[in-house]
Amino acid sequence: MKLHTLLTHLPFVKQMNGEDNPDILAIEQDTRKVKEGTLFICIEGSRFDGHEFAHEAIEKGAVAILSNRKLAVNVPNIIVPDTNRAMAILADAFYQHPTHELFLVGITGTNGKTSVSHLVDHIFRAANKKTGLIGTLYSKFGNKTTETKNTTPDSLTLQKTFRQMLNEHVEAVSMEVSSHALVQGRARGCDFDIAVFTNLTQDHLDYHKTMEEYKKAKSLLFSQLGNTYYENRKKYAVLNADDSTTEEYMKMTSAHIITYGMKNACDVRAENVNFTGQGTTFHLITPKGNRQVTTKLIGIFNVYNVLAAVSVGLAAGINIDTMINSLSSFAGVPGRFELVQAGQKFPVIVDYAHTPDSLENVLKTVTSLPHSRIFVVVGCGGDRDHGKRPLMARIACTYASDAIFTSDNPRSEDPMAILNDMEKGVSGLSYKVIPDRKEAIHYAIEQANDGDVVLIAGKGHETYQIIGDKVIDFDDRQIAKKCITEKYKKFQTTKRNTDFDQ
Ligand SMILES: CC(=O)N[C@H]1[C@@H](OP(=O)(O)OP(=O)(O)OC[C@H]2O[C@@H](n3ccc(=O)[nH]c3=O)[C@H](O)[C@@H]2O)O[C@H](CO)[C@@H](O)[C@@H]1O[C@H](C)C(=O)N[C@@H](C)C(=O)N[C@H](CCC(=O)O)C(=O)O
Ligand SMILES: Nc1ncnc2c1ncn2[C@@H]1O[C@H](COP(=O)(O)OP(=O)(O)OP(=O)(O)O)[C@@H](O)[C@H]1O
Ligand SMILES: N[C@H](CCC[C@H](N)C(=O)O)C(=O)O
Ligand SMILES: [Mg+2]
Repeated sequence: MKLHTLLTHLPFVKQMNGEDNPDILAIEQDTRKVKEGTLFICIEGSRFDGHEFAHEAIEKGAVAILSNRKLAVNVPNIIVPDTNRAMAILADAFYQHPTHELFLVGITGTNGKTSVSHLVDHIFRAANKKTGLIGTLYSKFGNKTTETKNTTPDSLTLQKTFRQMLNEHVEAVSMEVSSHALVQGRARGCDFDIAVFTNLTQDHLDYHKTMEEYKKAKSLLFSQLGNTYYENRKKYAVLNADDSTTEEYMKMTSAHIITYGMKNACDVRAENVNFTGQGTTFHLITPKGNRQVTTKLIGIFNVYNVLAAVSVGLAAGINIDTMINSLSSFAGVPGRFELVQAGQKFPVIVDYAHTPDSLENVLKTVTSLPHSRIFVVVGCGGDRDHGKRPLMARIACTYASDAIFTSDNPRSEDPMAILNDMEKGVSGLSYKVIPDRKEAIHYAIEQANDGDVVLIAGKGHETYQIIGDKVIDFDDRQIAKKCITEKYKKFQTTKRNTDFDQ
């Protein structure tokens, strides 16, 4: 595409220096990806200012530079007030507006985005749709799974992925939209059909500073819904009626609203929730009729996730029986209440709870299982919201008989400083500090007896531990398996020795 043609999509070019009209073969914001024929976009980031990379980009083959100020360069220099915003618009145009052709569901909220996106995907597939998923775990379509660096990729990666999905005949995409992404405009240019809100509780205050700002960030998904320049499709906002933030988001959107919940008045609701040994059953009330739902998922929070997904299905016009039948075969999401089985007689659960609310929810669910002692191994991420540390520690001590505080991706921070922050929330309560996560898991599994429950929280599906700038292989599920196997081997050996003594 010619540069000048591409630029017609930008409503706000401040200045254009240079007459050339080169062919644009690629758009990049990262010099490490630049090749011949690239339009390079300068982004002011949290660590670097992309404007300082403009010359390096030209050396690597960039034929035009888009920036927020005039740069001394020998290729066309397009100046716009906000390069992030321009990048989203150009990405959408360069990849030929892929979301105009896709049915796109965006999911935001503090907890439950990955879970709901997978449930929506499952429901869409049950309705014979070709689907795509974008989120914390991966971007996935057809038989292609790509690891994602961010829950919501940058706008260039995002639009490119949508185009690749269309090339593989994908029809419907469910995607997580993080608050960081909304602030940074990564999802601008996405023509969402349905926007979903799960809940809002404390997280990411390192980035957003206040809950008010965090709430505002998430609200953008709803205020921008239906605001794209391609508007002949009916838009829906699917909102959690039991979260007080919903009232505010309702007022911000011009889309049709579907509410779901269990307590307040709403369109899609669950009644008579019943936890069985195998999962959960509940009675579903919807404007399209009422049904009995059976799912393998457990926990009240998962009933909310199912309600959100069913509401999406209803908005998308999917047959209610197709949805309900499919729910019973949904196997769950990796690292979310995932049971580790290595022949032991007590449940060992790995879960991605890394916020106060998710930890409380998951621990409440654990307390509803048959149990004697409850062991929880938990840490808090480095370079992330400090405020959640004492809260998570307190929740761990409140619900578990044995709380073990350990490390969870300390990143650039001193692991002991993070643990100190956690300890500020638990004075007078009993807990144990084992900074090495492997040792902490080993301790919990060694101590647990038949009838106890072990919850390993915070890292879920993650297969690494970030210490300083090193990324070390680390998988809670594998470590737990190894510890269980060792425990029983030791037990067998001790037993054999005792038999011999007699
Ligand atoms: C704080 C934050 O959100 N940072 C995101 C941001 O990076 P940044 O601001 O640090 O960028 P930077 O490294 O300073 O670089 C600035 C510019 O210079 C460019 N550059 C840089 C170096 C170089 O050699 N050449 C070059 O061109 C970069 O490509 C960039 O355009 O833009 C990057 C590209 O979009 C993101 O990958 C990065 O996410 C980092 C990895 C991150 O950890 N983000 C977290 C906090 C985050 O976004 N989390 C949410 C999920 C939260 C949740 O769901 O719980 C997410 O969506 O992942
Ligand atoms: N609806 C919910 N409400 C509260 N907690 C939840 C809910 N759904 C899941 N959880 C808890 O939160 C954890 C993370 O769930 P999930 O991965 O679905 O959320 P997420 O919003 O995608 O998180 P992230 O922002 O880190 O990607 C789960 O392991 C579970 O403990
Ligand atoms: N999306 C979240 C994931 C946190 C996972 C937890 N294991 C941690 O590292 O804090 C974040 O980047 O804040
Ligand atoms: Mg997620």
